[in-house]
Amino acid sequence: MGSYSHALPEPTTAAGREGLAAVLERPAGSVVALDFDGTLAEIVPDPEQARAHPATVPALARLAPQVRSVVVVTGRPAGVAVRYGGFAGVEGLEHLVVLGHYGAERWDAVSGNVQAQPEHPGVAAVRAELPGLLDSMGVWRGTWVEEKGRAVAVHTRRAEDPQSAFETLREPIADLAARHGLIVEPGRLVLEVRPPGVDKGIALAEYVREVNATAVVYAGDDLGDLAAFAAVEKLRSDGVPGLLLCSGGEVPELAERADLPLPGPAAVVAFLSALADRIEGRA
Ligand SMILES: O=P(O)(O)OC[C@H]1O[C@H](O[C@H]2O[C@H](CO)[C@@H](O)[C@H](O)[C@H]2O)[C@H](O)[C@@H](O)[C@@H]1O
Repeated sequence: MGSYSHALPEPTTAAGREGLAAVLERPAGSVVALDFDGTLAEIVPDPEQARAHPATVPALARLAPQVRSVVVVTGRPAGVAVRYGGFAGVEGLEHLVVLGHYGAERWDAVSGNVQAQPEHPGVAAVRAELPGLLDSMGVWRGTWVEEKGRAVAVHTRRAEDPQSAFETLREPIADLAARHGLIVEPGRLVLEVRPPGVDKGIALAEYVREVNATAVVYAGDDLGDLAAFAAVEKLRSDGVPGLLLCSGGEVPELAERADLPLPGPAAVVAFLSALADRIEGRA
């Protein structure tokens, strides 16, 4: 897998080129931060079947020892991302960190443990009320509730008309969330009800500060990644160079703000592999 080199694509923006140059100049100070679904794993109709692209672990295992840190920043529970990613017990990934539930959970490969914020009592109340709400809206068929522990997510990808089911549910689910002190995190044909107070931007900015990074790469594909993009833009304005990658084009707001739009997880993973090659001095 690591025996041939890939071309490293050039960012389309000046800020992105500066970010990439800073990573190549000082990899040991750089953080590579990656979303999971849609970025490392192809989007599939059944969320329980999502798995990291097969070239992900080999690419990360070559890249991680050369940079300050590789961190996965995801809306998934941290343990689920570790499992679906195949990230545990991998040589080269001994220092991997996964920030799950938009930063409310943290798994690290050193301890193998998940640290988590206390659970919000509103989640249990929403869980109890959701079936009645979905019944009353007449959108049960093909709609699926993902049980996430400290959050619940309503998926419409498998509904007869996924976009219309998403739009129909958006406001009622927002009202339900608000009644219980929760927020709605909208994503790619998913409405997630979760506690407020964290997002990928807060999680990423704290992590970059914690490891004192000199440059950062962030790759995402969904609305929840906009906060992380904003965090990288803020870091750039504070003098920390950054590179923003967008995976796929389903979320135009994100693609428009990216320094390097990539067609999907296979291209993201090829980028990571090419980055490892360049740092190793092979391309
Ligand atoms: O932050 P992420 O790692 O991108 O996680 C965001 C949500 O991703 C998952 O849903 C998405 O992927 C599914 C599998 O490909 C797809 O079926 C669904 O339509 C997408 O929205 C996951 O199920 C959610 O829990 C995450 O919050």
